[in-house]
Amino acid sequence: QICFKGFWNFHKLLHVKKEVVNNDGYKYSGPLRPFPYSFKGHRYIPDHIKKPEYAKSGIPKQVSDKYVPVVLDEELELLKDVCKIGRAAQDLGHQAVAVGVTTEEIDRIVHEFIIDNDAYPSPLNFNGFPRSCCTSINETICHGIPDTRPLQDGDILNLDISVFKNDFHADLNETYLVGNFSESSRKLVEVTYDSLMKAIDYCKPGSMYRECGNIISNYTEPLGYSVVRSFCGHGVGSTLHQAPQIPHYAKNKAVGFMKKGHVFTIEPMINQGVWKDQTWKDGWTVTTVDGQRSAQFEHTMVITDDGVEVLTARKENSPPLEFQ
Ligand SMILES: COc1cccc(Cn2ccc3cc(C(=O)NO)cnc32)c1
Ligand SMILES: [Co+2]
Ligand SMILES: [Co+2]
Repeated sequence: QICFKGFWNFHKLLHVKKEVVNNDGYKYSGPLRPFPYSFKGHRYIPDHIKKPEYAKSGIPKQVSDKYVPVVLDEELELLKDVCKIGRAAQDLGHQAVAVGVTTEEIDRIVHEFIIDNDAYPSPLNFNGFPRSCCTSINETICHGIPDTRPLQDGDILNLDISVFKNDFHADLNETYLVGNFSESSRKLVEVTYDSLMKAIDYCKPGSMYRECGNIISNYTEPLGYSVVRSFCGHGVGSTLHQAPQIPHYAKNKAVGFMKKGHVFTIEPMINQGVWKDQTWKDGWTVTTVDGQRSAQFEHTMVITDDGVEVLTARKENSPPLEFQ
């Protein structure tokens, strides 16, 4: 999910300036702060559950960053099953969202549902990530760690869930509006959702991966928003991240064309303010640099004979999205 970092890192190096830091030695961009965890270590995974290669080591297997695997018809049924579990976990997590509920509680609910379905919560120990889902609040762009902070009136919360079963990963996320929320937050979430839908509408055999970024940017930027550049959509299969890389910004350098059997996510992160991001000292939590809010939606999808099938699509009984 991490995009090309080259030029911008170099650019940033040239403009290092003295930052005013807070008492923990970090310059938070907005009001959000880390909260404690109520337990050490990782949540329990029963022995019978088939784990991904990184479950113990934290190190994902290295796969080609160029070759895009093609899922076979018989594999597609297995992939659909794991995406169904992912969607159900997402909806269960959404039902738990309310003022006063902690993100750690949502992580527990999601974790237990996934293991009860004999699956593995992909984020757990993926590159060492400490929890079973990502909960990203307000100015957090992605990779927020569930903790003991109770959700507050007016928060926006992105819940990012990935599930591993039958040797396949599923990956999806949604942004929820908590309690009484502002029109500016509602509009951010709505525009982010619509940008993903417009990109998905473009997907079919022969479509160019690099066009997704133009579609997302050309829709969101005229509305006053910006597109995060450091994290991309990505291929999904026996690894959580594989080719192709799918940037969400315009004029990107993504290569390749969509073909039947390609499985990938598109997951635009859209900011109210500037596109740049910074990472907390926990090494995971990514926030906007100006403290303004960010929203995201993600689906896992497969290219079909003549279009695209959204494998993590919402169901009839999915809880309604608050912006609608
Ligand atoms: C190596 O560098 C990093 C940096 C941050 C995070 C992680 C590990 N990680 C944990 C959860 C997670 C989810 C996604 C994802 O695709 N969401 O849509 C990506 N990375 C994830 C690794
Ligand atoms: Co995800
Ligand atoms: Co993803």
